[in-house]
Amino acid sequence: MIEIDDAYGLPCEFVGRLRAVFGERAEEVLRTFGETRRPGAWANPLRSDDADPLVLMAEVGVEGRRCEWLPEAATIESADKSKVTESAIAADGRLYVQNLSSMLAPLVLDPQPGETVLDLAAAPGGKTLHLAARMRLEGELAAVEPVRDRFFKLRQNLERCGAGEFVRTFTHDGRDVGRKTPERFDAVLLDAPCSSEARFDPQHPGTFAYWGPRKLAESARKQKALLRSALDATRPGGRVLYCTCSFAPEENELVVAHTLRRLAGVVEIEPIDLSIGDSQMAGLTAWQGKRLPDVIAETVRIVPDDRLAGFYLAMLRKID
Ligand SMILES: C[S@@+](CC[C@H](N)C(=O)[O-])C[C@H]1O[C@@H](n2cnc3c(N)ncnc32)[C@H](O)[C@@H]1O
Repeated sequence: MIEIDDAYGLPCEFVGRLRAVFGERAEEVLRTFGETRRPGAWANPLRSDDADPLVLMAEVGVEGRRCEWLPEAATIESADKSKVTESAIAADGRLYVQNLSSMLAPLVLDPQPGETVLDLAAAPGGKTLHLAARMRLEGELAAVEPVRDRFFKLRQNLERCGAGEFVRTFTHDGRDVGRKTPERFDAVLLDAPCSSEARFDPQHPGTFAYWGPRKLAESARKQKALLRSALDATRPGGRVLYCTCSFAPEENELVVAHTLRRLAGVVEIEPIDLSIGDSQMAGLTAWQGKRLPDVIAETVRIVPDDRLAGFYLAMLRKID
């Protein structure tokens, strides 16, 4: 039986862990769980040449607020979300509704036209679409998703949004991909399956019903295997962007530190340069009395607020 914190409506143990992760910013972070976040949306250049989110939103009578670090994205009032999601501009793929934090991962990986790119945990495909658009449909983009119904959702989204022919999709377990296609890719995105702590909702206790140390350990095991596979699939000199929507160090910094230790001399961490002000925080270099390498501070935590969901990003480079 999970014990619930009276003030926040979240598991007491989770609240305690967030206080340890965020220190003096913890109460600010904890308050966001009870608040409605402004949905984000991205104007898809694969579906219209001069895609502008504010112009598209105006077509359905919604006023958006442009994102200052990604002009092709904007946020809206949450009360307006269904006006967008149930409109023709969403149905025909011109506007893709997605939290702004999710848009950071393709932005940081920055795949180029002509590159060979892999999205190792792809469904429902929001980030795959960004990768395809950044590549301007030139090069090779492969997307892997082992869960069948999620795989079909991925296919459907890619087709609806104009990347169906460009992206090659596979229903494989991502943990085998590195062994099957060693040193094949210039860039790999691993948006890893996780405990989804950033999506915990005090109004819907089902979102944390299965959370606990066992779930975190199980996730971390899978994430380490997936990250190893992602790196095996990357050519020397290539890069892997690892990210999760979890706050748990076990699924974030500890996964990266484990991989650095295992692949010492093969992999290094690269700094991530974001222009999002104090919405970001350095990766932790200690957790529960255990010291991690200083370089883990180059990885980034996104501090949740009224428009950004909690997120973690680490860029790994395979040494040439
Ligand atoms: C965080 S979600 C990905 C979201 C997606 N990148 C997007 O932006 O739309 C993680 C995905 O990993 C998939 N997954 C679970 N186990 C996996 C495995 N062994 N190999 C590859 N993907 C896996 C899940 O089914 C889920 O679709």
